Amino acid sequence: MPLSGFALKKRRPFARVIPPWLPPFYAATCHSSSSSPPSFPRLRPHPQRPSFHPPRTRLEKRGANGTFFVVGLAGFLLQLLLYLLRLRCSIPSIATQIVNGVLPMVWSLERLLNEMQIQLENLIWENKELEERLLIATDDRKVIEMILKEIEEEHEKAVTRIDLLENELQELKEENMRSNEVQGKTLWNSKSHYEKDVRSRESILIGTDYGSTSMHPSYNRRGLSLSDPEEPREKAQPWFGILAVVGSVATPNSQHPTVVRGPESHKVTRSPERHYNFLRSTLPSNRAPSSGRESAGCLCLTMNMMNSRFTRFKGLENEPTPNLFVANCGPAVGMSFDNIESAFGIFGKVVGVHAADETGTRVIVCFSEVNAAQAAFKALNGLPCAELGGRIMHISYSVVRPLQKVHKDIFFPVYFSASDLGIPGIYLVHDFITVEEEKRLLAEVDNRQWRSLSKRRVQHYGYEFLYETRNIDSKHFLGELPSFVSNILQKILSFPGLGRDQNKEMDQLTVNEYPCGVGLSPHIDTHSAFDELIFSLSTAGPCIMEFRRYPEGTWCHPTASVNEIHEDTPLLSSYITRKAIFLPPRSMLLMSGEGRYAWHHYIPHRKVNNFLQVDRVGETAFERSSRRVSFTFRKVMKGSCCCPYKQYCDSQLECRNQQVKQDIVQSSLPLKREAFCPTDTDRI
Ligand SMILES: O=C(O)CCC(=O)C(=O)O
Ligand SMILES: [Fe+2]
Repeated sequence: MPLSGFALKKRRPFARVIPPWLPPFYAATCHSSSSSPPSFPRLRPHPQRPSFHPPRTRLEKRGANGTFFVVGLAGFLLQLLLYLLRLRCSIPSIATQIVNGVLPMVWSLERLLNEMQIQLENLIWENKELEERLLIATDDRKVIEMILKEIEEEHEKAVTRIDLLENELQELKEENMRSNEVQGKTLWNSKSHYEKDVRSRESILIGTDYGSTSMHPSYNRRGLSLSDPEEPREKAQPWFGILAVVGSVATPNSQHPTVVRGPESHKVTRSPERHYNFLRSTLPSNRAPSSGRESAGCLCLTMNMMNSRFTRFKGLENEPTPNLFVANCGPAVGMSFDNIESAFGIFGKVVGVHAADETGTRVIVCFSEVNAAQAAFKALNGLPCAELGGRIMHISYSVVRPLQKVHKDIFFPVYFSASDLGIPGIYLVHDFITVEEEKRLLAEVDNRQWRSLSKRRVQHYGYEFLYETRNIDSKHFLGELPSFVSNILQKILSFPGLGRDQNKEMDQLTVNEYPCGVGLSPHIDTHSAFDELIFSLSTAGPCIMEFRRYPEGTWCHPTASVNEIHEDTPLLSSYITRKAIFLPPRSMLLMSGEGRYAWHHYIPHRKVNNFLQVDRVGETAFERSSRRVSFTFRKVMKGSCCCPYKQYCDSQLECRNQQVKQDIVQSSLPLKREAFCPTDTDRI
């Protein structure tokens, strides 16, 4: 029974029995102090009983003093006796009172006490139970916390591993590209002419290995070109080169690729007319080699082994195709492409003759019709060919190779100045800081905690850069940029070439430390992460930064990680414009506008060569630095990007994808990838 529900019975006050011998004041006090009338009447002498004090004489008084005393005493004793008798008579009534009033109260009190005891015990149990549960919950919490911590650690590890694997993948891709380039370089038949020409124009050969150990950039007033001085000059055959030369003017009837000087002493390589025509018929018209495309700078030479697109059937299958793989035939065995074309032209229209490989003894003959190829196959395979001096050729049908993820461009310029580089929005200021300032900066960052990535170390200020998303955590502000970069921020405010309305207040800094030979994967800094201006200060060592621009409509972002470069098909790769700039220590690079939004930037990895400790640029030898430390200043974007380069813009891609999805939902049509992203075939 709840305590509150327990009604206490009103207790009758104990009746007080006041003995008559007590002094009157006491009796009065007893009565007056009692608020309620006594339950038992006060014991008094009976009114009918005679008095104990009869009248006495003087004699009696005098002579009977002793008697009086005895009588008095007897009286007193008598009264006492009477009182006791009365008292005895009233004991049962007191007992009755106790039985009637006090005992029930005592019992109910006892009951109440019992109940309270039970409740208290219950409460104690409940409390104990709760305490136990609390203990269990606390333990559980600890375990969960530990599991969470472990999961977090696992997650961190996984993220780092992904980072590492991505880097490794990128490196493998680059390694693959490099080996393809090295393979491709041996096919560069005009090399000796090229180098002679370069030297005769007082070009400078520098010893920086770039991309591969044998790739050397050369510099001729306008910029650096990558070439391979180690390649044996006599090895290459003049009949072999098939070059897509941007900026060249093809000369009809020229049998061999030659190097001539173009306007402003630029290197121009000519290819035979037939190859030029072939390329023109193969490439989209807007990408066919044209003249004077880069008249005001170092020419961008693109080597394109079109023949490598063909291969012969392997295995038993040999379905007729319009293309024939012809062995024991070619310039190395005394047959010009013209002769070959005429000999095969008997069977139908020949649209191209190409070297099948670098031997000079195998060619690909392309007919416009399969029938013609079949006729030639039947007439010439394993039989002497009268038109070719009775030579016996071995022929099989050729197929177009499946597109490989290779990269065959080996020549592109490396510039010293942004104006020569000619990419809109890219600026370079040499000696942006002094040697002392550089030392101070390096000392400051070396005093601070580095975070290790797979190949390089980084520090972040202002906001953390998240490599998984290639974005920053804009809600996690790390604090103002450190005071040791204050003077740089100040100088940025007056960086040349910037409009007044451009926000130059940088609030994010990434410090990258690249050990010798380590580079950076091609990327565009995420549009939605940072504002337009990106400044990168080089310290401690130089680097060559490459820029790549994909032709309009050839690049799309199939995933959310929009700014990572993807594998290029060989053909697409040959349409990419590639340029590079030399960034010396203490120089400040600004990427803005088109250069920031639409060009991928990239620091190629270089093989570390223990013997070569210097990079020479002409007369100047640059000691190879053990590291390069870059300070990249950016402004975190509030809102989304609305640049005009939608193709590369994650903000706008998302909107576009949303829109497409909405349209699809509305029209209940199945999702088509082509709806918003061209396929590989569309790109080419
Ligand atoms: O190291 C550099 O100069 C460039 C760094 C960079 O591009 C980046 O952090 O996004
Ligand atoms: Fe970047």
